[in-house]
Amino acid sequence: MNNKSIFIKNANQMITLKGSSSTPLTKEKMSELNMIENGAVWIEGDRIDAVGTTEELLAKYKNKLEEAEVIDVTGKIMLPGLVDPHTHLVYAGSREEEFNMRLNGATYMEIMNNGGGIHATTSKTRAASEDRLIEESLVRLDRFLLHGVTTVEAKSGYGLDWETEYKQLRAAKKLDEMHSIDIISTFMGAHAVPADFKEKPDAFIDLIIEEMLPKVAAEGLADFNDIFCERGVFTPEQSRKLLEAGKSYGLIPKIHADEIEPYEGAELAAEVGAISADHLLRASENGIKRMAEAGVIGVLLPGTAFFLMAEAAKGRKMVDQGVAVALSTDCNPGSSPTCSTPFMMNLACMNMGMTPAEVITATTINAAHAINRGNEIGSIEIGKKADLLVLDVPNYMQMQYHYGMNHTDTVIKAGKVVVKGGTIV
Ligand SMILES: N=CN[C@@H](CCC(=O)O)C(=O)O
Ligand SMILES: [Zn+2]
Repeated sequence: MNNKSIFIKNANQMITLKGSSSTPLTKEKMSELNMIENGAVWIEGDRIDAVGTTEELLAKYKNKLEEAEVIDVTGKIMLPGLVDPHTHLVYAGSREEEFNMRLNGATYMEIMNNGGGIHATTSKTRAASEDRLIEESLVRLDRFLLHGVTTVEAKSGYGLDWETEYKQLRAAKKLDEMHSIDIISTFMGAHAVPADFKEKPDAFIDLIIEEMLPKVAAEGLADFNDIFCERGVFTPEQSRKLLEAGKSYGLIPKIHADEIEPYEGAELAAEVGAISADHLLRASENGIKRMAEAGVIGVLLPGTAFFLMAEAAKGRKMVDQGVAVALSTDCNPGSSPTCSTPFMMNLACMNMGMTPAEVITATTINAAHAINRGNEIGSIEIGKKADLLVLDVPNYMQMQYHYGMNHTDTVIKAGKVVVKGGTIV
């Protein structure tokens, strides 16, 4: 806990996203940033104590100013710390040779079906010690932090056996304690069919349901239960069975849906009441409609489409049809080896037709809702966790206009300055 109060003043634009804590933003509401010019925030401990113009807060706290740490952000903008709601943070090794193979014409699924892809990272993750996994993941967490990210979701799924899934989930818990970024865990035992179950994927689903889910729930290792629902991986029937079983253990469904082919993943997400359906590059019209009706958040991963050289998800259409859209890196060693959430915002503008205002909503409050944390983070409001990002641009549109650059100046995490002048302190 920080003893000294923090006063951040003179933000050219302070994007608060006020009033969005209870439900994610949809349609034109995704553009309502609730911005304050010459904005200021007062922080006590790990919480936001007051939000307003610099003049208002100077008047309110005039008797406390002398003891406070004052941060002047003149010429810069301030927004909530970014939230990344879909990552495969904890893994070992890298797969640059597969990138080279894809550049030479191989497809992502061909590589996976020949024992590479997720299987290659599974072998490396099984062989790595827990300490090694933590060491490699800490590097990625630092990179996220330097890009202004203050919360990440992290999936297991490179074990495909209990021993390794457990190792990944334990590592995620330790990383949450060791690093300033908050980590929210998802169990993804059904990320691929392991080699020894190739001929009997149903038996693998049963193994997860009977032996893994009870342990995940008993130890409180994850909030969410995810599956890769894709032709050649798990079917919609298998996905339904697993996600329904997870619900009986209190695990909220998430789903990797319609990434490579249309496979009714978006429809299934609506049916099982998933908090989010992710990827959605090939989601059907009906699937998008059903998601909007059921309030399933669409977590779009424009970096994955970019890196797989595939057509991006229809972000513009989803927003217009009432899906609450969030954005994420998908940080993983195969289809999206990046920790730059801001670059995802650039890509969403350029390849999905989303606007600079919408992509801010999609990486703050809607991303927070996609991990069930809308009441705690994702907007600058009194009582919320003091997770704040200061960017060295004079207005929020320049964040997208000067694309592919890291504009992070200062990051405050839970009331502590953790990045200053673009460097971790
Ligand atoms: N598509 C499935 N899973 C990951 C990729 C994992 C990997 O290739 O290692 C994704 O979300 O893109
Ligand atoms: Zn993923």
